[in-house]
Amino acid sequence: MAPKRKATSPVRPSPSKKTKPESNGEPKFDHSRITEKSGIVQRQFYPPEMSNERCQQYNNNEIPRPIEVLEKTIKGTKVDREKIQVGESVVHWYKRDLRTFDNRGLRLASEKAKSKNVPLICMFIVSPQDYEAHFTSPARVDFDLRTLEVLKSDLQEKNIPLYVATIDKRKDVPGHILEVCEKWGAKHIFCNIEYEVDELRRETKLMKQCLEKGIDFHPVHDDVVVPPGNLASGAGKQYSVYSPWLKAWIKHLHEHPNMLDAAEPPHDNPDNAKTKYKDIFEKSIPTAPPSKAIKDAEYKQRLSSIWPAGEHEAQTRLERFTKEKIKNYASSRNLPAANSTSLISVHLSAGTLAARTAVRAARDTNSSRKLDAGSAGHGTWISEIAWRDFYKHVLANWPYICMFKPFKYEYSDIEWEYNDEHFQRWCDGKTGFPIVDAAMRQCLYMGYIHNRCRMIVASFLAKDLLLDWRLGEKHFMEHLIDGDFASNNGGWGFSASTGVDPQPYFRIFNPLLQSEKFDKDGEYIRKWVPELAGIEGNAIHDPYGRGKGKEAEKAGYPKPIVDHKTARARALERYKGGLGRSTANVGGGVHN
Ligand SMILES: Cc1cc2nc3c(=O)[nH]c(=O)nc-3n(C[C@H](O)[C@H](O)[C@H](O)COP(=O)(O)OP(=O)(O)OC[C@H]3O[C@@H](n4cnc5c(N)ncnc54)[C@H](O)[C@@H]3O)c2cc1C
Repeated sequence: MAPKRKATSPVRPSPSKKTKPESNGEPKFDHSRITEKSGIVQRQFYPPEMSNERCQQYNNNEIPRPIEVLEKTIKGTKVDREKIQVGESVVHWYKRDLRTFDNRGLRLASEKAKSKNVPLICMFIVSPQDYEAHFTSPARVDFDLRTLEVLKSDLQEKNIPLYVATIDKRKDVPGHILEVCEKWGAKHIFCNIEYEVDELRRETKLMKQCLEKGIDFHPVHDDVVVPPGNLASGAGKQYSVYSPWLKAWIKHLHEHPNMLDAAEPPHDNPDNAKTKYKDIFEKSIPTAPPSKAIKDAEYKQRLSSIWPAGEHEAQTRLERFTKEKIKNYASSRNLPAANSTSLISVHLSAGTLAARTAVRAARDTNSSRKLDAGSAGHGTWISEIAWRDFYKHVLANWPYICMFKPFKYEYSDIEWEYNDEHFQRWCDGKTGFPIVDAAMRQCLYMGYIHNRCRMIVASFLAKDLLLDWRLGEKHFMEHLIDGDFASNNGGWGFSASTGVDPQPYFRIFNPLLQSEKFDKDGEYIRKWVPELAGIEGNAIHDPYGRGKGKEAEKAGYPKPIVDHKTARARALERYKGGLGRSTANVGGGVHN
């Protein structure tokens, strides 16, 4: 077992205060050593973990948020950009919006091209370093590349070429975009906005670089149903609590029903596009970069069959769900064995489906046009899609969550365990807690975990094992096919009590009670933990306690790695202690 590394006071000092002692005379602990060593902060791409003081500056509006900088640049350059005449072609840069239907940026690009009867060219950049910096899972890269095949063929039917290039260094991506657009004589580039910090900053820079070259770079809101910044609390600030935010979200959509209207697919290109861009049409979709390639052929095959790619599959899943399952969603969504959820998260995450399309489909199959009326199933499902929007709004307003800091940054002071063996056992699904192990094995097998079980395993990691929740957040991104920074960070923050609108820290899931309540008959456990398949009755939830352990031991199932009661007491003490040490205010934003 690796030696434990304990963070005694993990606030990273700002450079000027590096050696300033704490009041008890001990030097401040350099937290960045641990976050770097455990791979939480990747120094290849990022500076050390941000200080609490700097987070506070964001909250005091002393540093502009990247979304504000981008929006200011969009506004400030509008007049000059509007003067730019359409060139020989118009470009849509695909990112996490891999579809032709209901895609705002794509439709605007298509209309611009149609206005002067010039061709639309679509583009996607495979950026291995972006995948590495964002911990994108090989499963997801594989899904995106399979989707690009579908997209290429759909666009081809409309005579629209899809240019796909692998650019090894992320810093070279903007330069490459400029280079090819100049080659194609394009004066307009459209794209949909991503709300992560790296992307917002890149787009701001690119907008200025484009303008210097006489090109109008045009990012638009599309990924969320309601763009961030549209919903302010009574105090005029971003909500940090979901329920009042949801009310405001629903009200906004009722007042602006056109926000749910679909964007039409792109127009067909003129006939000559086929010959003019023959080289692009003939180029094949690249393979995954070596750092993200799936080496296990069986796993790759399995992912293709569980998660068929592309927007047609997304539409089929959505239709099937809204026809057959949504009615019972409210009562069954928490039961992992019930197969009662939509399984569309990968499509929303990769953009093969717009969140808007999903909400519209639910509204149009409900007995009421109101998003919070009609069947409970419809309303509940819409409110789950809304969680996705909520977390993106949070990301835009509190950008430091993207910089390895918890929303409640004062929780950086919790003294986590860094126990490598425990972390590995959690990753492998060998903790001796059947419901936890079932979920972690589901993750490894299919790149997906049911939502209830995501909460159970996240709580288990942060509270029972008292491991730094960011290790779990990273593991999820590296393995989930639906990995999405905002939702993943939000889910982890909720479970570890360090995030926006979280579980209070003293609410600690008891894995046994969760198991009994949500997997009553042990069906989910038996499916994913075959060693326990033969265990009958409610011993399935606790084979070494109730089941006396003989059978489990014979089958090679491990004993529990911690005692829940003891672990709970330790977690309570450490959370309290962490908060006691903190000098920052509790909460980063407005708590409504
Ligand atoms: C620790 C943790 C990590 C998570 N990581 C991710 C992630 O990386 N990517 C991701 O898409 N979701 C994440 N979620 C949210 C949720 O677990 C998944 O979206 C859901 O399980 C996907 O299954 P589904 O498509 O069948 O969902 P359904 O129950 O059918 O819900 C429909 C859609 O609503 C959205 N949604 C549902 N629940 C949530 C939620 N709690 N937060 C945000 N959006 C939600 C998703 O887009 C989902 O596809 C995480 C949750 C937790 C607790």
